[in-house]
Amino acid sequence: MTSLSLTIATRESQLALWQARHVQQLLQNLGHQASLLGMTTRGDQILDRTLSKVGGKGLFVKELETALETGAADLAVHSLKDVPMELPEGFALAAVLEREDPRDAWVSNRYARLDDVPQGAVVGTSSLRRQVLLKALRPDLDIQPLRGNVNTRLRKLDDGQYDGIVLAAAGLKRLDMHDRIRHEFDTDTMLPAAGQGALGIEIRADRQDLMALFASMADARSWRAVTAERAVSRCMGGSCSMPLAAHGQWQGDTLHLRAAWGDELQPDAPLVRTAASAQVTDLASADALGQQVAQLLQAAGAKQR
Ligand SMILES: NCc1[nH]cc(CCC(=O)O)c1CC(=O)O
Repeated sequence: MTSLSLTIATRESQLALWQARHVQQLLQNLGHQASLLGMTTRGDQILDRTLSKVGGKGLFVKELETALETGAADLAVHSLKDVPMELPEGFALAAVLEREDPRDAWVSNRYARLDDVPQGAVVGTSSLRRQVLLKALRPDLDIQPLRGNVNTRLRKLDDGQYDGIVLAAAGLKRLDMHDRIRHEFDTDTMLPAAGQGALGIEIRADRQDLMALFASMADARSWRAVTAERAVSRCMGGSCSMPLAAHGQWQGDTLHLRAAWGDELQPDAPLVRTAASAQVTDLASADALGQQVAQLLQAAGAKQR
Protein backbone atom coordinates (compact mmCIF):
# COMPACT_ATOMS: atom_id res chain seq x y z
CA MET A 1 0.00 0.00 0.00
CA THR A 2 1.23 3.49 -0.73
CA SER A 3 2.16 5.60 2.24
CA LEU A 4 -0.55 8.09 3.17
CA SER A 5 -0.20 11.48 4.81
CA LEU A 6 -3.21 12.03 7.06
CA THR A 7 -4.44 14.76 9.39
CA ILE A 8 -6.12 13.86 12.68
CA ALA A 9 -8.63 16.32 14.14
CA THR A 10 -8.55 16.29 17.93
CA ARG A 11 -9.66 18.25 20.96
CA GLU A 12 -6.81 19.73 22.92
CA SER A 13 -7.35 18.32 26.38
CA GLN A 14 -4.48 16.18 27.59
CA LEU A 15 -6.61 13.05 27.27
CA ALA A 16 -7.83 13.88 23.76
CA LEU A 17 -4.25 14.58 22.68
CA TRP A 18 -3.05 11.28 24.15
CA GLN A 19 -5.78 9.47 22.22
CA ALA A 20 -4.98 11.25 18.96
CA ARG A 21 -1.25 10.53 19.39
CA HIS A 22 -2.10 6.90 20.05
CA VAL A 23 -3.83 6.67 16.67
CA GLN A 24 -1.00 8.68 15.08
CA GLN A 25 1.41 6.04 16.37
CA LEU A 26 -0.73 3.19 15.05
CA LEU A 27 -0.77 4.84 11.63
CA GLN A 28 2.98 5.36 11.71
CA ASN A 29 3.47 1.71 12.63
CA LEU A 30 1.64 0.88 9.40
CA GLY A 31 4.02 3.12 7.47
CA HIS A 32 1.82 6.20 7.15
CA GLN A 33 2.35 9.76 8.22
CA ALA A 34 -0.10 11.56 10.46
CA SER A 35 -0.21 15.05 11.92
CA LEU A 36 -2.56 16.49 14.52
CA LEU A 37 -4.98 19.38 14.09
CA GLY A 38 -5.97 20.64 17.55
CA MET A 39 -9.38 22.24 17.97
CA THR A 40 -11.62 23.59 20.72
CA THR A 41 -15.22 22.36 20.90
CA ARG A 42 -18.30 23.88 22.55
CA GLY A 43 -18.09 21.18 25.17
CA ASP A 44 -14.61 22.42 26.11
CA GLN A 45 -15.74 26.04 26.31
CA ILE A 46 -18.83 25.59 28.48
CA LEU A 47 -17.50 24.75 31.91
CA ASP A 48 -19.94 26.48 34.22
CA ARG A 49 -22.97 24.35 33.41
CA THR A 50 -23.82 20.67 33.52
CA LEU A 51 -23.70 19.40 29.95
CA SER A 52 -27.10 17.75 30.23
CA LYS A 53 -28.52 21.24 30.84
CA VAL A 54 -26.73 22.75 27.86
CA GLY A 55 -28.52 20.16 25.74
CA GLY A 56 -27.66 19.34 22.18
CA LYS A 57 -25.81 16.27 21.15
CA GLY A 58 -22.25 16.00 20.09
CA LEU A 59 -20.90 19.03 21.93
CA PHE A 60 -17.45 17.47 21.81
CA VAL A 61 -17.55 16.32 18.19
CA LYS A 62 -19.24 18.90 15.95
CA GLU A 63 -16.22 21.09 15.31
CA LEU A 64 -14.16 18.01 14.51
CA GLU A 65 -16.78 16.92 11.99
CA THR A 66 -16.61 20.32 10.34
CA ALA A 67 -12.88 19.79 9.85
CA LEU A 68 -13.66 16.44 8.19
CA GLU A 69 -16.29 18.08 6.03
CA THR A 70 -13.98 20.82 4.73
CA GLY A 71 -11.11 18.41 4.24
CA ALA A 72 -8.97 20.18 6.85
CA ALA A 73 -8.67 16.74 8.48
CA ASP A 74 -9.08 13.11 7.33
CA LEU A 75 -10.11 11.50 10.60
CA ALA A 76 -11.23 12.41 14.08
CA VAL A 77 -10.44 10.40 17.20
CA HIS A 78 -13.14 10.37 19.88
CA SER A 79 -13.86 8.85 23.25
CA LEU A 80 -16.84 6.84 22.07
CA LYS A 81 -18.71 7.76 25.20
CA ASP A 82 -18.94 11.33 23.93
CA VAL A 83 -20.10 10.43 20.42
CA PRO A 84 -23.85 10.69 19.66
CA MET A 85 -25.54 7.35 18.99
CA GLU A 86 -26.35 8.33 15.44
CA LEU A 87 -23.69 10.14 13.48
CA PRO A 88 -24.87 12.97 11.24
CA GLU A 89 -25.52 12.16 7.60
CA GLY A 90 -22.27 11.87 5.68
CA PHE A 91 -20.09 10.56 8.53
CA ALA A 92 -19.10 7.04 9.47
CA LEU A 93 -17.42 5.20 12.29
CA ALA A 94 -14.43 3.60 10.57
CA ALA A 95 -13.16 1.68 13.59
CA VAL A 96 -13.42 1.05 17.29
CA LEU A 97 -10.04 0.30 18.84
CA GLU A 98 -9.28 -2.17 21.59
CA ARG A 99 -11.01 -1.06 24.72
CA GLU A 100 -9.21 0.22 27.82
CA ASP A 101 -10.62 -0.50 31.30
CA PRO A 102 -14.35 0.41 31.08
CA ARG A 103 -14.86 0.82 34.85
CA ASP A 104 -15.41 3.91 36.94
CA ALA A 105 -12.75 4.79 39.48
CA TRP A 106 -12.94 6.23 42.98
CA VAL A 107 -10.48 9.10 43.36
CA SER A 108 -9.96 10.71 46.74
CA ASN A 109 -7.27 12.25 48.92
CA ARG A 110 -9.18 11.34 52.07
CA TYR A 111 -10.86 7.94 51.79
CA ALA A 112 -9.54 4.76 50.24
CA ARG A 113 -13.02 3.48 49.43
CA LEU A 114 -16.46 4.93 48.92
CA ASP A 115 -17.52 2.62 51.78
CA ASP A 116 -15.25 4.61 54.11
CA VAL A 117 -16.75 8.05 53.52
CA PRO A 118 -18.90 9.43 56.35
CA GLN A 119 -22.60 10.25 56.11
CA GLY A 120 -23.30 13.26 53.94
CA ALA A 121 -19.84 13.29 52.31
CA VAL A 122 -19.41 15.51 49.24
CA VAL A 123 -18.81 13.51 46.06
CA GLY A 124 -18.14 15.23 42.75
CA THR A 125 -19.60 14.18 39.42
CA SER A 126 -21.78 15.85 36.80
CA SER A 127 -22.66 12.57 35.11
CA LEU A 128 -26.34 11.74 35.68
CA ARG A 129 -25.50 8.06 35.39
CA ARG A 130 -22.89 8.28 38.15
CA GLN A 131 -25.23 10.38 40.28
CA VAL A 132 -28.07 7.87 40.22
CA LEU A 133 -25.81 4.85 40.68
CA LEU A 134 -24.05 6.52 43.62
CA LYS A 135 -27.38 7.49 45.15
CA ALA A 136 -28.57 3.90 44.85
CA LEU A 137 -25.50 2.79 46.80
CA ARG A 138 -25.43 5.62 49.28
CA PRO A 139 -28.54 7.81 49.48
CA ASP A 140 -26.89 10.03 52.10
CA LEU A 141 -24.17 11.39 49.80
CA ASP A 142 -24.11 15.07 48.88
CA ILE A 143 -23.38 14.87 45.16
CA GLN A 144 -22.02 18.09 43.71
CA PRO A 145 -21.40 19.06 40.08
CA LEU A 146 -17.88 18.64 38.71
CA ARG A 147 -17.07 19.59 35.15
CA GLY A 148 -13.98 20.12 33.08
CA ASN A 149 -11.42 17.82 31.58
CA VAL A 150 -9.72 15.16 33.69
CA ASN A 151 -6.93 17.48 34.85
CA THR A 152 -9.37 20.22 35.83
CA ARG A 153 -11.45 17.76 37.83
CA LEU A 154 -8.40 16.46 39.66
CA ARG A 155 -7.34 20.02 40.47
CA LYS A 156 -10.79 20.75 41.93
CA LEU A 157 -10.49 17.60 44.04
CA ASP A 158 -7.06 18.66 45.26
CA ASP A 159 -8.44 22.11 46.16
CA GLY A 160 -10.37 20.25 48.85
CA GLN A 161 -13.93 20.91 47.68
CA TYR A 162 -14.82 17.22 47.51
CA ASP A 163 -14.32 14.17 49.69
CA GLY A 164 -13.95 12.16 46.52
CA ILE A 165 -14.81 12.12 42.85
CA VAL A 166 -15.67 9.45 40.29
CA LEU A 167 -13.84 9.35 36.95
CA ALA A 168 -13.42 6.84 34.17
CA ALA A 169 -10.47 4.56 34.95
CA ALA A 170 -9.57 4.62 31.24
CA GLY A 171 -8.78 8.33 31.18
CA LEU A 172 -6.56 8.12 34.25
CA LYS A 173 -4.73 5.07 32.95
CA ARG A 174 -4.08 6.65 29.57
CA LEU A 175 -2.67 9.73 31.24
CA ASP A 176 -0.40 7.58 33.40
CA MET A 177 -2.26 8.59 36.53
CA HIS A 178 -2.95 5.05 37.78
CA ASP A 179 -1.81 6.17 41.21
CA ARG A 180 -4.83 8.47 41.47
CA ILE A 181 -7.18 5.49 41.40
CA ARG A 182 -7.98 4.43 44.96
CA HIS A 183 -10.17 1.60 43.71
CA GLU A 184 -12.17 0.61 40.69
CA PHE A 185 -15.87 0.09 41.22
CA ASP A 186 -17.10 -3.29 40.17
CA THR A 187 -19.43 -3.07 37.22
CA ASP A 188 -22.33 -4.51 39.26
CA THR A 189 -22.51 -1.43 41.42
CA MET A 190 -21.32 1.24 38.98
CA LEU A 191 -22.44 -0.04 35.59
CA PRO A 192 -20.39 1.87 32.97
CA ALA A 193 -21.70 4.19 30.29
CA ALA A 194 -22.15 2.94 26.74
CA GLY A 195 -18.78 3.07 25.03
CA GLN A 196 -16.78 3.98 28.12
CA GLY A 197 -13.09 3.23 27.65
CA ALA A 198 -13.33 2.75 23.89
CA LEU A 199 -11.91 4.98 21.16
CA GLY A 200 -13.65 5.53 17.86
CA ILE A 201 -12.28 6.79 14.58
CA GLU A 202 -14.69 8.92 12.58
CA ILE A 203 -14.29 9.74 8.89
CA ARG A 204 -16.41 11.18 6.12
CA ALA A 205 -18.63 8.41 4.76
CA ASP A 206 -17.38 9.07 1.22
CA ARG A 207 -13.76 8.30 2.20
CA GLN A 208 -13.97 4.67 1.09
CA ASP A 209 -10.23 4.91 0.50
CA LEU A 210 -9.68 4.92 4.29
CA MET A 211 -12.13 2.20 5.32
CA ALA A 212 -9.81 -0.78 4.82
CA LEU A 213 -6.93 0.97 6.58
CA PHE A 214 -8.94 1.64 9.73
CA ALA A 215 -10.68 -1.73 9.62
CA SER A 216 -7.22 -3.24 10.05
CA MET A 217 -6.76 -1.24 13.28
CA ALA A 218 -10.14 -2.18 14.74
CA ASP A 219 -10.74 -4.60 17.60
CA ALA A 220 -13.74 -6.75 16.66
CA ARG A 221 -14.81 -7.67 20.20
CA SER A 222 -14.59 -4.12 21.50
CA TRP A 223 -16.48 -2.86 18.46
CA ARG A 224 -19.26 -5.43 18.90
CA ALA A 225 -19.60 -4.78 22.63
CA VAL A 226 -19.86 -1.01 22.24
CA THR A 227 -22.26 -1.43 19.32
CA ALA A 228 -24.62 -3.37 21.59
CA GLU A 229 -24.24 -0.76 24.35
CA ARG A 230 -24.83 2.12 21.98
CA ALA A 231 -27.92 0.42 20.55
CA VAL A 232 -29.45 0.45 24.04
CA SER A 233 -28.78 4.17 24.26
CA ARG A 234 -30.10 4.86 20.78
CA CYS A 235 -33.34 2.97 21.41
CA MET A 236 -33.89 4.79 24.70
CA GLY A 237 -33.54 8.17 23.06
CA GLY A 238 -29.90 8.47 23.97
CA SER A 239 -29.64 12.04 25.17
CA CYS A 240 -27.03 12.97 27.75
CA SER A 241 -29.83 14.16 30.05
CA MET A 242 -30.90 10.55 30.60
CA PRO A 243 -29.22 8.56 33.37
CA LEU A 244 -28.38 5.41 31.43
CA ALA A 245 -25.74 2.72 31.77
CA ALA A 246 -25.09 -0.10 29.31
CA HIS A 247 -22.22 -2.52 29.51
CA GLY A 248 -21.37 -5.68 27.60
CA GLN A 249 -19.06 -8.42 28.83
CA TRP A 250 -17.82 -11.40 26.88
CA GLN A 251 -18.02 -15.04 27.86
CA GLY A 252 -16.59 -16.83 24.86
CA ASP A 253 -18.71 -15.77 21.88
CA THR A 254 -21.58 -14.77 24.12
CA LEU A 255 -22.05 -11.14 24.96
CA HIS A 256 -23.72 -10.50 28.30
CA LEU A 257 -25.30 -7.05 28.11
CA ARG A 258 -26.56 -5.24 31.20
CA ALA A 259 -28.33 -1.91 31.38
CA ALA A 260 -29.65 0.45 34.02
CA TRP A 261 -32.03 3.35 33.52
CA GLY A 262 -32.92 6.18 35.88
CA ASP A 263 -35.74 8.67 35.52
CA GLU A 264 -34.32 12.16 35.32
CA LEU A 265 -37.77 13.50 36.21
CA GLN A 266 -37.89 11.37 39.37
CA PRO A 267 -34.30 11.17 40.57
CA ASP A 268 -35.28 9.33 43.74
CA ALA A 269 -37.19 6.53 42.01
CA PRO A 270 -35.41 3.17 41.94
CA LEU A 271 -33.34 2.32 38.89
CA VAL A 272 -34.66 -0.06 36.28
CA ARG A 273 -32.08 -2.79 35.60
CA THR A 274 -32.13 -5.49 32.94
CA ALA A 275 -29.77 -7.88 31.18
CA ALA A 276 -29.71 -10.30 28.27
CA SER A 277 -27.14 -12.51 26.56
CA ALA A 278 -26.72 -13.63 22.99
CA GLN A 279 -24.18 -15.11 20.66
CA VAL A 280 -22.71 -12.10 18.93
CA THR A 281 -20.71 -12.71 15.80
CA ASP A 282 -21.01 -9.39 13.95
CA LEU A 283 -22.13 -5.80 14.41
CA ALA A 284 -25.71 -6.59 13.35
CA SER A 285 -26.20 -9.26 16.04
CA ALA A 286 -24.60 -6.88 18.57
CA ASP A 287 -27.07 -4.16 17.63
CA ALA A 288 -29.97 -6.61 17.88
CA LEU A 289 -28.95 -7.56 21.43
CA GLY A 290 -28.88 -3.88 22.35
CA GLN A 291 -32.37 -3.40 20.95
CA GLN A 292 -33.58 -6.38 22.95
CA VAL A 293 -32.17 -4.98 26.18
CA ALA A 294 -33.78 -1.59 25.48
CA GLN A 295 -37.12 -3.36 25.01
CA LEU A 296 -36.62 -5.19 28.30
CA LEU A 297 -35.87 -1.88 30.01
CA GLN A 298 -39.08 -0.40 28.63
CA ALA A 299 -41.09 -3.47 29.61
CA ALA A 300 -39.74 -2.95 33.14
CA GLY A 301 -40.91 0.66 33.23
CA ALA A 302 -38.11 2.69 31.61
CA LYS A 303 -39.35 5.45 29.32
CA GLN A 304 -37.93 6.60 26.03
CA ARG A 305 -37.22 10.29 26.21
N1 LIG B 1 -17.22 12.65 29.63
C1 LIG B 1 -15.83 12.93 29.49
C2 LIG B 1 -15.04 11.70 29.19
N2 LIG B 1 -15.13 11.09 27.99
C3 LIG B 1 -14.33 9.99 28.02
C4 LIG B 1 -13.73 9.93 29.26
C5 LIG B 1 -12.81 8.89 29.74
C6 LIG B 1 -12.18 8.00 28.72
C7 LIG B 1 -13.09 6.99 28.12
O1 LIG B 1 -14.19 6.67 28.63
O2 LIG B 1 -12.68 6.44 27.07
C8 LIG B 1 -14.15 11.02 30.01
C9 LIG B 1 -13.74 11.38 31.37
C10 LIG B 1 -14.48 10.67 32.46
O3 LIG B 1 -15.62 10.22 32.27
O4 LIG B 1 -13.92 10.56 33.56
